[in-house]
Amino acid sequence: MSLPAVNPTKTEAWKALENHYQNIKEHQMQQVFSEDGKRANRFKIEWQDFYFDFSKNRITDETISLLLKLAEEVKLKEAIDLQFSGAKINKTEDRAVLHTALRNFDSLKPEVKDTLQKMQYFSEKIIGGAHKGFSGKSITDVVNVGIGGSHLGPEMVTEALKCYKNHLNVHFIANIDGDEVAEKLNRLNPETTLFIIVSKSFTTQETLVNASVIRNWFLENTSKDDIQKHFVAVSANVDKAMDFGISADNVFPMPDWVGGRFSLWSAVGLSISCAVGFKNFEAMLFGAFEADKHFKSQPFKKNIPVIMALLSVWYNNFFGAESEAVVPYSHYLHKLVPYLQQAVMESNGKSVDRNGENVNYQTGTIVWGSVGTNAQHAFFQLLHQGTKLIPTDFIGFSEPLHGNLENNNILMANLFAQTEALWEGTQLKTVESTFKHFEGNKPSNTILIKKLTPKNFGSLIALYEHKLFVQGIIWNIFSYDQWGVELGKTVAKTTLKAIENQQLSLLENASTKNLVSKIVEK
Ligand SMILES: O=P(O)(O)OC[C@H]1O[C@](O)(CO)[C@@H](O)[C@@H]1O
Repeated sequence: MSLPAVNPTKTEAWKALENHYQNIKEHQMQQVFSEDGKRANRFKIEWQDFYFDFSKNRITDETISLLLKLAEEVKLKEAIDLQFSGAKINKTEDRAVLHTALRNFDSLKPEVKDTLQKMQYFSEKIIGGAHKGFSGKSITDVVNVGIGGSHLGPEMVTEALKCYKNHLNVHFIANIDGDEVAEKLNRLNPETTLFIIVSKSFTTQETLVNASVIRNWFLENTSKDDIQKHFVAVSANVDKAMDFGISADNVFPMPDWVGGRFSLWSAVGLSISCAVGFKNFEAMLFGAFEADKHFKSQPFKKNIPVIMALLSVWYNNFFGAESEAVVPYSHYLHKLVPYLQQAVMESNGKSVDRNGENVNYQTGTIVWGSVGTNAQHAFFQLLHQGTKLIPTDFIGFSEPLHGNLENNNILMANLFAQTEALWEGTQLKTVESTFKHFEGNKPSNTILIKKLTPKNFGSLIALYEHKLFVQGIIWNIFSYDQWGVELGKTVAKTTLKAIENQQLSLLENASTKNLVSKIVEK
C-alpha cells in the first residue's frame, strides 16, 4: 500500500485557505483575541503533563476548520494508519518506517525486546563496574562515535537528562575534524574508556575514519585482543562492523525500518542508557509511546502534533514564512534545536512530490533557535521588530529539577512575557517614538510541560516527529528518505582524491580548483 499522493494546492480547502488568508493577513489579531474571552480556552490542548497553548496565532475558528479540512482532503488519517501498519511508506528506499515499533509497549517485536534486554544487560555492567577494561579497571568514560542521526539524538538526550546522570562521563565524537578528535582523545584514558561506534550503514566516511583513528590510538599501548573490551558497535550492517574488528556479540543491531534521524529509540540510544541508566531510557521510550497513542487516536482538532503541523503549513504556505524558531526555556534542552534541524530539514527539505513531479509550493521550514532566556538577548530583537514573520515555539517546564523556585519563576515569567509581548505589541499603548513601537501580531505556540522527566522528554520528541510527518503528508513529499545528502558525498570523494594525489585535473569546477590549489601548494 502506498501513501496517498494528493497535491495539496488542488484541494478545496487549499483554495478556501487562500481566500481566507486574504481576509486575515492585515488583521491585527490581538484585537480579535481581546474581544473573545474564550479564545485562550478554545485554542489549547491539555494532555497528560502537557499544556499546549496555540491561542496566540493568527487564526480564527474558520482557519482551524479549513486546516482540518485540508488534513482530511490529503487523507492524513489514512497516511497515519499506513505508517503505523508497517507498510513500506519510505517508497524511494523501499522501507517501512517503524521507529514507533521501538517503543510500542503494547506489543514489542521479539527483536526489539532482545535488543532492549541486551542494552540493559550491557549498560548495567558498564555502570556497575562489572565490565572491566584490558587492565582490569572499570569503565569511567563512554564515547559515542557517530554522526547525524547516530549522534544528534543521543547527545541531545544525554544533555537533556543530565540531572538523571550517573558517574560515567559521556562524550561524543562526530565531526571528521581531526582537531576535535585529538582534543577529545587527549583527555581520555584507553584503560577505562568504552567506544560505541554508531553507524546504521557502517559506511559513513566521518564515522569510519574517526573510528580507525581511535582504534590506532587505542592500539598504541594495547593489543588487538583488547579491542573487544573497549569497542562495541551499533549498526544494521553487522558484517561491516565485524570487518572493523568488533565481534558479533559486541554489535547491537538496528533494524532496517528505523531511519537514522529517528533512531535514538533503538540501540543508537546505548550511550543514553549508559549515561542515565536503562530504566530512564525505557521511561523515555514509554513517553514516546504515549505520544504515539495520542497521535494515532485523538481527533485532529485535539491532536497536538497535527495542530502544530497545520499551523506550520498555514504560516509557511499562506503567509510565506520561511522559518520557525524553537526556544526551550531550559538549559538542559540546549541540543534540541540541532536535533530538530536534522529531523525536520533532512525529512522535509524536498522539492519533488510523491508522484515524482516538481512541487510549485513551499515545503520544508527552516528550523532554528536557542535556549531562553539567552536567546532574548540575542535574536529576539528581530522576532519583535524585524521584517520577517517567524512563528516560534516556546517550551517550558513548570517545576524546576533542583528546587530553585526563584529562578524558575523568573524563567517562566520571561517565557510567558515574551509570547505576550510578541503577540500584543504596543498597539494599544502610547509610545514615544516609532523606534519603540512593537507591531505585535507575532505568532507563537507555548508547550508548557510539568517537569523535565525522561518520560515527558520522550513525549516531546515524539510529538515533533509526528509533526514533521504530518507536514510531509500535506506537502505530498516523501519525508523519510534523504537523497539530497548524496551528491556532496560523491563530490567530496573526487575532491579528496585531487587533494591527496595533488591532481587538480580531476576537478572540473574552476572555483574548487583554485581552492584545492591553496591546500596542495602549501
Ligand atoms: O548512521 P549512519 O549510516 O552512519 O548515517 C549517519 C547519517 O548520515 C545520513 O545518512 C545523512 O548523511 C543521515 O541520515 C544519518 O543519520
